[in-house]
Amino acid sequence: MADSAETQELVYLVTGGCGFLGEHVVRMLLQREPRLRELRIFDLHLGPWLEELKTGPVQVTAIQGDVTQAHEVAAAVAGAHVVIHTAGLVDVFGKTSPETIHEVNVQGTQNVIEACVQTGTRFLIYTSSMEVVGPNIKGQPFYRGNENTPYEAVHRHPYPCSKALAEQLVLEANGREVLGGLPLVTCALRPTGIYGEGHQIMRDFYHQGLRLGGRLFRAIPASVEHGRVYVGNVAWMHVLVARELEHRAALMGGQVYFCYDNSPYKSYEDFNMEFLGPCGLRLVGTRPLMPYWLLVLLAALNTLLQWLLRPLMLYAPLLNPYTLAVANTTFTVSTDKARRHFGYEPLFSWEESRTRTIRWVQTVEGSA
Ligand SMILES: NC(=O)C1=CN([C@@H]2O[C@H](COP(=O)(O)OP(=O)(O)OC[C@H]3O[C@@H](n4cnc5c(N)ncnc54)[C@H](O)[C@@H]3O)[C@@H](O)[C@H]2O)C=CC1
Ligand SMILES: CC(C)[C@@H](O)CC[C@@H](C)[C@H]1CC[C@H]2[C@@H]3[C@H](O)CC4=CC(=O)CC[C@]4(C)[C@H]3CC[C@]12C
Repeated sequence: MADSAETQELVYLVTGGCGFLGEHVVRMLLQREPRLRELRIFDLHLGPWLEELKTGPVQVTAIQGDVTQAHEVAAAVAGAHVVIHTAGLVDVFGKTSPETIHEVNVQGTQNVIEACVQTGTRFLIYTSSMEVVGPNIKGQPFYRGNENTPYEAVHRHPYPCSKALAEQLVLEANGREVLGGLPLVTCALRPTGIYGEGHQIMRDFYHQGLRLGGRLFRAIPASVEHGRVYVGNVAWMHVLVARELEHRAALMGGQVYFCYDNSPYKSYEDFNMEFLGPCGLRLVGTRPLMPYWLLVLLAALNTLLQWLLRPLMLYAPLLNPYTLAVANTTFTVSTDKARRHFGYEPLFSWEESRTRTIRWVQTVEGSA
């Protein structure tokens, strides 16, 4: 919990505070933001774990709400000094409609911006995504690029389109006058593939491996690099930006920052095996066991099955045309913009990040 030595005067709001990243942001704020007086957690689905947070010196206010409802957002934002907006539909598996993804990720973000303007909140940090940049629809690699690397960020899938639109809204809102006459200061953080305690997709891979007798079968060449970043370091970057945004508004306002740490550059599957291997799984094959055209066919078949089964059930496997394309396209970042602009250094080393994630996988139901 925060050290009470400093004046506890600030009110923070975290939207999506019960999600995978959001929970880590909430816990990081309570541990490392000594100026917190109140921490508001706004989410469609509140977690039971919130109760344990209400025993500390910081007032923790759980707010069940929907970012698509402007009045609910405005009520939650009113009086907050800082808003960290992580809420969103992270759906690349066809679980929800494109319209719903847009409504939550774009309109929801617009509602957060307008709430800041109308109620006088001056600092807004938006959790964007690497997907705002790529991989693009042409499957062009982005090899250890940075925030200034030229790249044709063209998308067709609803999720990256929604993240790109929302990020643009946030950056364009920088400098708008809020209630009280002062300017709104915004910035956007772009995590690459986040991993760590609570990562649902890692859990899905683990269960898939258990169902296949402790084996996973390589589908992606080991040479395809996919950027990954530990959730604790992403949370730390959010806390640091929220702390520095006021004093460095001229430098940081309207800026985007990739979230990065010292996690190694590997393929998505090989990276996952850093955690699943020590938990008893084995990745079969030094090369993809199927030709790419067969994977494309199977991914298309999954899309057809999803459509046929929709009246009966939700069929949303990991393999679909979009996930295959993303996994099969190199996208890694190499940047120090966050360090240069607000002194970011990863809080957790690769070794610590790996150990924490392995320990978490070992607690996942069904683990040996
Ligand atoms: N997981 C990843 O690898 C990456 C995630 N991101 C971004 O990070 C943010 C958080 O992602 P995750 O924690 O992975 O997802 P998550 O699905 O675990 O968390 C999202 C949270 O938002 C809440 N939410 C969804 N719709 C809502 C609504 N209408 N109103 C209020 N709350 C709502 C959900 O209940 C959930 O608690 C998202 O904006 C996502 O785009 C960015 C890059 C990578
Ligand atoms: C079935 C195999 C082809 C398997 O390798 C598929 C893996 C696939 C589920 C993941 C590969 C890349 C992931 C995405 C990437 O890390 C970027 C993301 C950023 C976000 O903002 C949200 C999550 C995601 C889209 C992430 C989702 C899972 C993958 C597609």
